[in-house]
Amino acid sequence: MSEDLVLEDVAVRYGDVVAVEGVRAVARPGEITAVTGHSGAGKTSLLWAVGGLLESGSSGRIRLGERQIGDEASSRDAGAVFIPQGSALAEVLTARDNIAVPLVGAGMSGGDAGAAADGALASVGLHEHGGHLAEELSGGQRQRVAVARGLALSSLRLAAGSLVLLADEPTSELDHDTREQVVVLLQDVARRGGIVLLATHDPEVAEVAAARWHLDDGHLQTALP
Ligand SMILES: Nc1ncnc2c1ncn2[C@@H]1O[C@H](COP(=O)(O)OP(=O)(O)OP(=O)(O)O)[C@@H](O)[C@H]1O
Repeated sequence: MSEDLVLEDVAVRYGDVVAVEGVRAVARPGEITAVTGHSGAGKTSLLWAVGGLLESGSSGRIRLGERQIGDEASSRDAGAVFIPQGSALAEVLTARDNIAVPLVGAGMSGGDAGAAADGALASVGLHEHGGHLAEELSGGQRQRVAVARGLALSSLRLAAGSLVLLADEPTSELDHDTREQVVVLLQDVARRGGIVLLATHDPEVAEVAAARWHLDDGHLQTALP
């Protein structure tokens, strides 16, 4: 697991709107790369481009080592995992099932998925909330479930040999202590060999990253401290 994620002249357009343009950048396994910039700068669009989830697609080249990625199948096969902005939980499933169901979809047995879901919930301090429906949780608790889901899927992808974790504002609704806890968990994912792209508005969170991609109106500004 030592391949770099390389972006070459990546652009994202929504009709006439140019969200991202001319991005050339490298993210390394073992490191968190913070993706920063003002609201609307293109952070989510860039993460979605790497994950291959844009309906409109992206242009340019995105590769993991020599492997071209950037459409849904190739990015998934390369180990792309999302922690989406806004959590994106299934409201009528329990917290545990919001994690276990995608794990089963990724090939785990039901029993293993349930155990992994419980472990992931415990890691974000929600061990007592596994049986709660998503709709019964607070905003911060929902965000922690989404983080736990991303962490559980990340472990699966790391075991399979390749992970690109795309974490979009995963701490925006958390208090200081919980935010630190989540940052430590993301650092652990990186330490285990994953590539972690972490979009954030929070300077303290960005501070922990080994590298920074700072976007200004869709353009990458380099050489930020
Ligand atoms: N589906 C869409 N259709 C049209 N324009 C879009 C769409 N999604 C995003 N945009 C535009 O693309 C630009 C970049 O948006 P994006 O969500 O990537 O920014 P961001 O940096 O993640 O913002 P935020 O920090 O507010 O989440 C913005 O001008 C936005 O209005």
